[in-house]
Amino acid sequence: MTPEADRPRRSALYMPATNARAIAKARTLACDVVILDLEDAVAPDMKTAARHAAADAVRAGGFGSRELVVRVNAPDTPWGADDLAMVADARPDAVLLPKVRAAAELGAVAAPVPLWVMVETPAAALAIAGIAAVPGVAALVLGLNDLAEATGIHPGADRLPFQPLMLQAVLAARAHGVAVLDGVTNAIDDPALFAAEAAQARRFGFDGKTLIHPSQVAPCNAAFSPSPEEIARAMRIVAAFDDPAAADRGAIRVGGEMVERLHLARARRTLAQRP
Ligand SMILES: CC(C)(COP(=O)(O)OP(=O)(O)OC[C@H]1O[C@@H](n2cnc3c(N)ncnc32)[C@H](O)[C@@H]1OP(=O)(O)O)[C@@H](O)C(=O)NCCC(=O)NCCSC(=O)C[C@H](O)C(=O)O
Ligand SMILES: [Mg+2]
Repeated sequence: MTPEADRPRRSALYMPATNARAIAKARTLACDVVILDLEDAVAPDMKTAARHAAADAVRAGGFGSRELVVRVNAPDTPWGADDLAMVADARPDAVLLPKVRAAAELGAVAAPVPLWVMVETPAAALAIAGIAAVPGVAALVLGLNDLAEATGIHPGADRLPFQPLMLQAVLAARAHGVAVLDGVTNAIDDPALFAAEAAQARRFGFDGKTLIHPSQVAPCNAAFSPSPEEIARAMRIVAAFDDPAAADRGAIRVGGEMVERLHLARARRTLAQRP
């Protein structure tokens, strides 16, 4: 069985828990993670219905190997406590907490499932390493819509103003052994922008990206899977170190580049991630 930390999390698709058709469709989509949203995708009048629908969906199952996550409302909202009680009862694979501001808030969240944390407030962005270090935290998820709103940032196509945070998020996640997912691309009908953002996130080292529409799943999985060239290079590295002549060598030449045993470990991971 794949260890928890090594689960593929290339594509994490949000949907409002009130949208039964979307939940039914999610059971057939190739996304690695399904996120049932009780928070910003659900209108205040629908919060209770959404909570019941999410509980029913978790209990009904049928999501196969997809990881099932519920995004609750923040604990300081009128719905947060009931949402967390539902999670404690229904037991999705993880709970995603929005609007977190500090690591200290997480200690008060008594969730019997792994905690995923939205990084979407300026305070959380500044406290990201401490948040990643909290026991029970299993993933960081960027919420760049909220962060843009809270800061006045205009991200632009290259997301330049967010790039320092993207790096900090990956460093914090790697330092503490948690997963890290990029934010969403709102422009559903702009596949070129989506591809550019997904490629950028992979280049920064993210495990995957959060999504809002089924049309984003396939390009996202492709962006976060090793390319044919990466697979071919990884095979060359593994073959070179398998050669008995390399048995007592730490560094060798492969295809015109210096390769060390640390590259061998990465090559093996690349081959393990082959689609
Ligand atoms: C964005 C949408 C409102 C667009 O809806 P619509 O135009 O109705 O979609 P389509 O007609 O293209 O849908 C075609 C079929 O696909 C299904 N569908 C649509 N979206 C999803 C989905 N997210 N998951 C699963 N299935 C989906 C439709 O049901 C149609 O199916 P069928 O009828 O059987 O053919 C809509 O896509 C949507 O609601 N998206 C998710 C919105 C959401 O969850 N937002 C919250 C998370 S984003 C966020 O908050 C980020 C963060 O916090 C931050 O701060 O940045
Ligand atoms: Mg948000």
